[in-house]
Amino acid sequence: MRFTGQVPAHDLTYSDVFLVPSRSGVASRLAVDLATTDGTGATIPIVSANMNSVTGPRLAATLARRGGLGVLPQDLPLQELDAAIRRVKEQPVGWDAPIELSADATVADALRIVPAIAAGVVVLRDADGGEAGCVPASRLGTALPDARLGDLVHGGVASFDADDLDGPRAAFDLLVDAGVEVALVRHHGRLVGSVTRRSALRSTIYAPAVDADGRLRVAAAVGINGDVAAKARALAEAGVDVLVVDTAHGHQEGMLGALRTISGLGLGLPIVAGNVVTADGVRDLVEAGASILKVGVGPGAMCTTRMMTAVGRPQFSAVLETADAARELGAHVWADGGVRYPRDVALALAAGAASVMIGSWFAGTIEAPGRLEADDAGRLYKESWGMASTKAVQERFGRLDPYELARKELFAEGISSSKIYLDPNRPSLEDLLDMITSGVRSSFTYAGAASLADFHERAVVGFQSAAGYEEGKALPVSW
Ligand SMILES: NC(=O)C1=CN([C@@H]2O[C@H](COP(=O)(O)OP(=O)(O)OC[C@H]3O[C@@H](n4cnc5c(N)ncnc54)[C@H](OP(=O)(O)O)[C@@H]3O)[C@@H](O)[C@H]2O)C=CC1
Ligand SMILES: Nc1nc2c(ncn2[C@@H]2O[C@H](COP(=O)(O)O)[C@@H](O)[C@H]2O)c(=O)[nH]1
Ligand SMILES: [K+]
Repeated sequence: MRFTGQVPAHDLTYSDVFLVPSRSGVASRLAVDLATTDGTGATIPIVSANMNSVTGPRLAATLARRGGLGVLPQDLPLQELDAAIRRVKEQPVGWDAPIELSADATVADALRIVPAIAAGVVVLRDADGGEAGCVPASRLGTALPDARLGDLVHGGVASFDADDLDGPRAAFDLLVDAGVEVALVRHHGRLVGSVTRRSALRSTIYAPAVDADGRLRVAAAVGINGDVAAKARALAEAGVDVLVVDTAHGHQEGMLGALRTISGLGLGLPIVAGNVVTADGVRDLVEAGASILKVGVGPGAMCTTRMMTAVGRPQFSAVLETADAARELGAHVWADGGVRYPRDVALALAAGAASVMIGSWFAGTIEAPGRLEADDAGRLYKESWGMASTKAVQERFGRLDPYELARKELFAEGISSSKIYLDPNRPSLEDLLDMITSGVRSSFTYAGAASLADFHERAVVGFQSAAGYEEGKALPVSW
């Protein structure tokens, strides 16, 4: 990457900068390879944050199916983490995982999990776990809230045999020939997934992030306190693909000790550590065993650290400096926090990030762990909260005696409750991924880059005023 114009003396964030187009030989945006270079096996440079309101097994599996990596949060009890990792590993790779609910559940129950605007079907189960029919998600929008799902089953949903589907293009064509949007996929009669025209199309563009056994990849986080060796070993045994050692102030002795312990186990997994924002932090954490640094102090949407402590660093400069330092050591950087538009992802990558971590934006999706709520105007949202908020501290340390809990609560540095609205046009994680990756593919071609390594090399970055940033926004109504 190179700057154009006079480099300001102060640090910069994403809104302060823009990408300058340059001569390109990349003929198509679909010719761009978005695979990350960080050794995690992800085929798009997108990671979901280890936040309880963001990454659970459903979101992690959906993200990995499209090539990204979900990081399960360290706050889950070890047993739940183990189950979540195994759950991701069991998910279909080539097909969608349909929502499964009891036939006795009501429409209102279903609408807390899947909105009527979603594509796809809800598969119903009887009391013995047998299939009891299907209900298209769209049907939920026209039924009474207390209607029993089992009473909404009319006719069948199309069903294909996996052996007859010669790849996603063939699945797309079969759906068109059958005149349907969605079908179940069976193998030897057993339900193995579902497919929509949209998901078949996506499968022709994205490549899943899979492990050596062809199962979806997943990462999990550990903190720096407690028996980190036992926890890291347990996660590795459950099949985790990447370990993330995470604490607010990553450049501290406690982190270095935890990293030495974990890297000394020789688990053979990439180790991510953070958060840091300086070259010195990078060097110390790499020396202690990290191969990827998680970068960002204070940019997160749920984060109050900058206002509480004045500590942090504008994120574009933090990524730029740490990525340069990491490159010299053969390490990599994940840009963590503050991403609100596809442009922010492109700029983080231009600054040298190998991947970009997204939290709150993904909390407002169908696949995020929370239940769907509707506000007074009927707009759908999910609740989100910071991992250093009073709410998160109470959940994490609730088992401590009241005195210890009260001591921990003194140091809240996050928002305890916020509403993240679902975008009615992009309610699912995959819709957001389409938006982000299409924006970033286009950024690459404007820079004449066909791969992430090319983009790191070729990106040209300029500086803009607040008026320059404002000019770039679309205008939904006339002025
Ligand atoms: N990226 C960011 O800007 C931030 C992210 N977070 C996220 O919140 C979650 C909770 O992290 P965390 O608060 O570190 O909790 P952890 O449970 O990971 O504990 C952090 C440990 O570090 C000690 N510590 C020393 N100095 C600090 C400091 N300035 N801030 C925090 N801990 C410190 C704490 O001791 P003691 O409690 O006695 O001080 C404690 O032992 C993580 O997921 C983290 O990534 C939190 C804040 C900022
Ligand atoms: N200072 C705090 N930072 C937090 C908290 N919870 C999460 N985070 C950080 O934010 C990113 C995600 O950023 P987003 O803008 O995409 O939401 C996450 O990975 C953490 O590093 C918090 O309570 N306080
Ligand atoms: K913030």
